[in-house]
Amino acid sequence: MKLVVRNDDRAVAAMTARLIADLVKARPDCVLGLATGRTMERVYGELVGISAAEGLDFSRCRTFNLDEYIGLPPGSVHSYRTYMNEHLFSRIDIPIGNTMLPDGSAADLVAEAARYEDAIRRAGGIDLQLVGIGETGHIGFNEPLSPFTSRTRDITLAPGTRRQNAALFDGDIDAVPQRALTMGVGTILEARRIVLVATGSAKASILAQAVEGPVTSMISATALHFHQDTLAIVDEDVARHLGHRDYYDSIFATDPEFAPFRA
Ligand SMILES: N[C@@H]1[C@@H](O)[C@H](O)[C@@H](COP(=O)(O)O)O[C@@H]1O
Repeated sequence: MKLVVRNDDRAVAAMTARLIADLVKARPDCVLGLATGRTMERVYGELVGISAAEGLDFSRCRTFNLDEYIGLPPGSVHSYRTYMNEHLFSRIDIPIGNTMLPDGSAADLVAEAARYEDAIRRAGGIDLQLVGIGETGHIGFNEPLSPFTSRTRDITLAPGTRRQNAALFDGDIDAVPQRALTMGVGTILEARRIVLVATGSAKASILAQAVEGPVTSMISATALHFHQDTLAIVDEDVARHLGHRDYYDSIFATDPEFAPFRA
């Protein structure tokens, strides 16, 4: 893992969006793994801005989202499909048929999970997977106890996750579904590159455990230590409990990959 600390959530979003934009320019047929949540809203806002300013061509790009709630009515404003359409897909020139999310309304969730895994495989795998981190340490919706070898499957959400995500359901925790379909930890680890984005003081403790604590399936994000190419981009607020800050600053100051961001 590499970790860089930027000043604030805006700088984190700008750097993340720039990495995605550069990938799309270099490989217009790339496969992107996408995530949802408030952190990603800023990332997609920046990406939409770059796309408009630089004329990014997403027409051959394909995307796979990490997860989707189970049991929401089709077209629900709370679904991750609606979130993605609103924040990104309707604002760039990607054909909607190239954008994939697991179908949380499928009658047969086991078959749907297998179909999703197969679609990722047939696309040639994911080039860059964005992940956020939940307050339970989840990536995707891989709650504590998720095996590191897990694949796309249905899962029960932790009460803390439902509380955290209630803000997106007008504050009504009872409206947050109990279950979701999510890529597994093992699915995520097969992406060629993973970019973890975390901001805000509320996640400072879980980020420190995820990055510097022992590897454990009680905190799914610690599985990222088994991946060859994970970059964590975080802001000052979320970085406050990290113990090796001077080293992370050295990474940013010296790694050639970050030269364009040092100017
Ligand atoms: N399933 C998503 C996660 O993939 C995301 O990382 C998390 C963080 O959300 P936020 O950015 O709103 O803190 O939200 C949801 O739980």
